[in-house]
Amino acid sequence: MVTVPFQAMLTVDTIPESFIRKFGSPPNISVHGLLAAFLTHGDPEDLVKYDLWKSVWPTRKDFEDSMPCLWPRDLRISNSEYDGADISHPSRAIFLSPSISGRWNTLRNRKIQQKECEYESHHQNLLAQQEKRLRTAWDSALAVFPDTDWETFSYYWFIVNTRSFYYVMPGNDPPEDRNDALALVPFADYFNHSDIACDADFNGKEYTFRAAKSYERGEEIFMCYGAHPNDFLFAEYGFFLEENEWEVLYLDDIVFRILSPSDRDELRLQQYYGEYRRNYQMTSAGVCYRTEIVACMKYMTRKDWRNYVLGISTKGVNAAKSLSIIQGWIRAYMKEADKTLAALNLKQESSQGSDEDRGKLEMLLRRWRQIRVLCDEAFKAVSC
Ligand SMILES: C[S@@+](CC[C@H](N)C(=O)[O-])C[C@H]1O[C@@H](n2cnc3c(N)ncnc32)[C@H](O)[C@@H]1O
Repeated sequence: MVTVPFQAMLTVDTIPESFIRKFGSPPNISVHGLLAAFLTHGDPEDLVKYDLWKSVWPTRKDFEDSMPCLWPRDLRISNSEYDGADISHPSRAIFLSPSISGRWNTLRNRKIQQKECEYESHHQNLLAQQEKRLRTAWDSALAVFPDTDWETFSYYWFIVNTRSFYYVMPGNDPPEDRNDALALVPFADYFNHSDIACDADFNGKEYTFRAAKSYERGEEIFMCYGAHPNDFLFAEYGFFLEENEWEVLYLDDIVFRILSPSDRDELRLQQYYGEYRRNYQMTSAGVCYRTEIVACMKYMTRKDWRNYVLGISTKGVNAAKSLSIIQGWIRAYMKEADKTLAALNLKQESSQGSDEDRGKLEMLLRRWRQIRVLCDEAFKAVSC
């Protein structure tokens, strides 16, 4: 569909070296931060070639409307270290979903509320992770350009966040942090996202995008930004899909409530404790195998459980007991959805919600209704 030459791309390899050197050697700033800093402080002569492309970018107001990170504080309470909201206050409802906020309305006062992030969770605690990336980049930019304007820098930071592509020069190792493997690709960033996989490839000379199906004239052509669940799309791109092949909710916080320290050690030993991208998942088709394994742990002897996970014996496995535990976990998520939906409805009806907030509340309501439906479907799926 589209081929974009390397020279037109905005990458660490196309930014003038003199600019990058300002940040030290090696540069003391993330690639994401560097691209945002270049767009903020780069030489106008170097940036002029991007003017036509930039003129159709979203405005900062667009980001303020859609990106939870830029929402008013009461709508974006989270476990971010930069939040500082007093969540013990009785009227403090948490409106963002747990995968984004890392917080729950119905699990309040539980120890897990301050969840120890003991493993990398690519799809949980999203706002805290995003805010940390942004603030760290901001600090790095300020160290070199003390007069940096927050509104401008954060605008370009979100431009990079929502419009960049995976970028590693062929032959080079991918960077340690996947957030550093990115570049801006003019024109290709006009594609909206769909959950249908597509073919995108950078060969060192050009970035090529191929359609995964035939399109009719006038039909919108989509790209797939990745196998992202709706909470990830919401937090990172400011939208989510009605139907999403990759939709998933995480039961980690709920499951952890009933795990003793020795249970956790055992799970770690058997490699069923969290882990990158895998965690304890719930989809409309039910719960993942890892969640089922943890459920068994709650009623089996340690010896039987070990033999079961090692594939030696199924002694002690009781389908009815497992089902009841799993149903309890799904019910806990339903309760969270019901409580948050009630709080959102109340906020929407009350005068607290300004016109500015109305669209954001609508978005949150839509997301929580989706979550409630997914819980119902998962409950049905595990019960039949
Ligand atoms: C790379 S841009 C895609 C093109 C975009 N319409 C533009 O030129 O600004 C990513 C942004 O487009 C919007 N977007 C992408 N896919 C979408 C979709 N399926 N539904 C709604 N908005 C979408 C979101 O605002 C997202 O942050």
